[in-house]
Amino acid sequence: KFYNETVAKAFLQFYEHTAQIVWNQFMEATWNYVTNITKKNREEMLHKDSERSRHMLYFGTRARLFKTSRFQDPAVKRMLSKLQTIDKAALPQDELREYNQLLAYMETTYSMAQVCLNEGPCLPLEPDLQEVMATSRDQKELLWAWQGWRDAVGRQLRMTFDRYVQLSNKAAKLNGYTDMGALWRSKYESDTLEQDLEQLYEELQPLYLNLHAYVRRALHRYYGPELIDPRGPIPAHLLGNMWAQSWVNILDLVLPFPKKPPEDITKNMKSQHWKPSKMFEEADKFFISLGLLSTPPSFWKKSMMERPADGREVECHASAWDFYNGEDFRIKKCTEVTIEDLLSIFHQMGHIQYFLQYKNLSMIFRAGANPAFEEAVGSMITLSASSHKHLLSRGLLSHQHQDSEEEVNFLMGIALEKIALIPFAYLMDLFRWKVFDGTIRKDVYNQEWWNLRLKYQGLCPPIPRTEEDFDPGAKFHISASMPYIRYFLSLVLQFQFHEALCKASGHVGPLHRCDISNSKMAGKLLEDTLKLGSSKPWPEVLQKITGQPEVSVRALMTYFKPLLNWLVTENVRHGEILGWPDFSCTFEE
Ligand SMILES: C[C@H](NC(=O)O)C(=O)O
Ligand SMILES: [Zn+2]
Repeated sequence: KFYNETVAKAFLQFYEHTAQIVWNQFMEATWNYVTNITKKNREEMLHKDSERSRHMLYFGTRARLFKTSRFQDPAVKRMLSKLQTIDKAALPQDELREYNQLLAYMETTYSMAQVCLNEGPCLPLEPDLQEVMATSRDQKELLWAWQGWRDAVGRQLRMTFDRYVQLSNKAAKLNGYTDMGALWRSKYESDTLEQDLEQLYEELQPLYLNLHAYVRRALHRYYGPELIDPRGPIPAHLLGNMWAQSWVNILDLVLPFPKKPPEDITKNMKSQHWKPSKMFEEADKFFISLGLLSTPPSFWKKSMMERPADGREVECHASAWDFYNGEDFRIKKCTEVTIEDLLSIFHQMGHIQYFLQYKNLSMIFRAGANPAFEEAVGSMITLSASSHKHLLSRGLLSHQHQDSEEEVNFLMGIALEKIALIPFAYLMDLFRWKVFDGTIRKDVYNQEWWNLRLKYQGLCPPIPRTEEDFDPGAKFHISASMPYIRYFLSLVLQFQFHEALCKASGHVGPLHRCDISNSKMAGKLLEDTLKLGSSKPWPEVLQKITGQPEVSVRALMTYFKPLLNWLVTENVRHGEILGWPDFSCTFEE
């Protein structure tokens, strides 16, 4: 055992210099692959990944040799502790190679999948199948896309996924965890995480159940009783999204005050000839208006802002990239000119701002206070960017005033994005935690997935499912082995951040009318928070931005209060049943 803190600091310096090079090369190779999926690029990525893993193994095993109990510097202790969890790098060489190959297979299968029309073109997920799910009101067409995507992706991943679970758990055990779910949860540095999340879910239930009941009634009116049981679950293909995780695309079917439809912002963007680059500039300007950092020139040169026109195979799922050299940061997105994509770009630029703010920290601390913080920053900015006030100021809306009925319509639009996501974001890792800990066995993956989809989202598959299917695999994050509970926790945190920054900006009045843009005070508070990276336990960071260390749904409930009041009144008036007592899934004959 080493006892000497000075030796430890030298060790960490050595890590720092070597890690920058190894991680930069790994990011470059991975970027080259996902923006040009070829066998050669795949081999290069796998090679750089194994180099990175060797580096992690070298430093991870040696970090354990330090006896830090008598060390003075808490940062040194925290860095040595973080270095010790090395994830898949703990696997033996041959199993690591197998693991990396199946990870690449799953993610690539997802990214290259298409659904072919009987005669004629094959449609990729983005933008074509997403467009069908968003705009079609023909339930047969929706079913075609919904089933086709699951046949093309989910079914192909079923066998691989089981081997992925085995190797993931082996890696977790080699890191000292019972299973991979435990390793994933450890990122939140809390031994009451699961109970705390369950508590948050319970507190948000009334909001979701009222939205679900109201939307079900509207769909019952539109699609008729043969498709919709007003006391039962909703068929999963009718919600405007491939996974029914966001319901914004059926706002027109559920608008509380149909005589006051909101302006079509996408139409305004198109008539003003918006281009993807202008959408990125718009988000960059927002951060500059807060007095925060702007993206460096390399961002504009190296990002992939649209699906390439040269026929290259790419991974379209939007993501933000840190190349760990303090100057190269990029976004990869197959951007379409729509309001949904504009808000998604704000979300991704939130990740970039975090990278920029913590770029001078040690490599080990260049991450969010916890993964949910990383997701919450951009989503919080999006709350301001999607406010009536902001869209008006940016020329994306024309009529000034918004009366109380239009406000309810507006809040419904935000709720279809944020409230609909709550149960989906919660169950995604409930499912995987149970798979990793063995509660859900491989012969019942699909029925257990649908049990959770029924229990938490109140959804049914539109057609019978079997264990030939693997519907969870049809969601990007499962094919990409990316944890998801971060999005659930972010839903709560982003409103706490929004409330705190609105207060700092001097905003008075309803929270949903707040737009923090141009507020240097709000920007300063955010900057001081992001600069900390993962150098401090996240409750301390939460305390810094909101004044309290606890996660609380209060801000979210404040934001949606006018809508919940309206929903409860509306549901009581119609004698709606909250929940789905008719719990069995019936199928159209
Ligand atoms: C909510 C999550 N967002 C993201 O991956 O950027 C998703 O798309 O499923
Ligand atoms: Zn994100």
